[in-house]
Amino acid sequence: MSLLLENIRKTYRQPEGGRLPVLGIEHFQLQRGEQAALIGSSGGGKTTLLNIIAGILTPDSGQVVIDGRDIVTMPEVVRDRYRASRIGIVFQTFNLLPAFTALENVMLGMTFSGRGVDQNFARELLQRVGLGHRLHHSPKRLSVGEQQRVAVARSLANKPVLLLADEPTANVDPANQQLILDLIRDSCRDHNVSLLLVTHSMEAAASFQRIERLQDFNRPELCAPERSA
Ligand SMILES: Nc1ncnc2c1ncn2[C@@H]1O[C@H](COP(=O)(O)OP(=O)(O)OP(=O)(O)O)[C@@H](O)[C@H]1O
Repeated sequence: MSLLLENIRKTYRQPEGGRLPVLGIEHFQLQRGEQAALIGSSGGGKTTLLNIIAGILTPDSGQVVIDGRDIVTMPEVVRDRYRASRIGIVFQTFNLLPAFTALENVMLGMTFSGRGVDQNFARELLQRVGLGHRLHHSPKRLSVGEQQRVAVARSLANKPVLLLADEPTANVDPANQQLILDLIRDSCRDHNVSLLLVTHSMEAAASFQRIERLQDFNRPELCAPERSA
């Protein structure tokens, strides 16, 4: 199994004091190679959930088991290293480093994985997303759709077991949206990577066999105040 969530609770501190309950998830799992679209109302906690799975945020309580290990109990430095070796992330805003070429951006995705930098694999990934002829272009010399394709290639550079995608097509023109989505899904399938993809687009979600509505399994009211950190 790539991902297992058990009894996740998350609240945020509010400016006027008190806590805002956002997540109360008893159980959620994703098998190796499985693909799921995550949809839900705005402000419902989707990004918070992805950040908790990525180990960028810690829950108030609960377990986040990635590839057999609970990341919540890991010291931060261990969690960062574990994330770098197990999880790929595609952001809505691409997050490419402007001073580096497409190839360098993908190779940077390998730097912290602990597996070393493999330039041939970086080239292969860029070829896979149709950018074999743009290896040495910096992000500003790439179209928006091309930039997101580089980001997709980079997200797979560390050979993750789990790919998290937060609205990956939100800033891409309609003509490129399906292309990006297909690239993400096909690449995950080819590399047996599990995929959890957040989207507002019902059209994008409709192509997934598994569609999860956050409100169906999230019960923030389970966040009793005494359980919150
Ligand atoms: N750092 C924070 N501090 C306090 N409240 C926060 C913080 N981050 C998010 N929230 C609140 O938590 C709730 C969930 O936010 P989150 O961004 O996870 O929702 P979302 O489902 O991703 O929303 P959207 O679909 O609009 O991007 C929102 O009500 C938001 O206002």
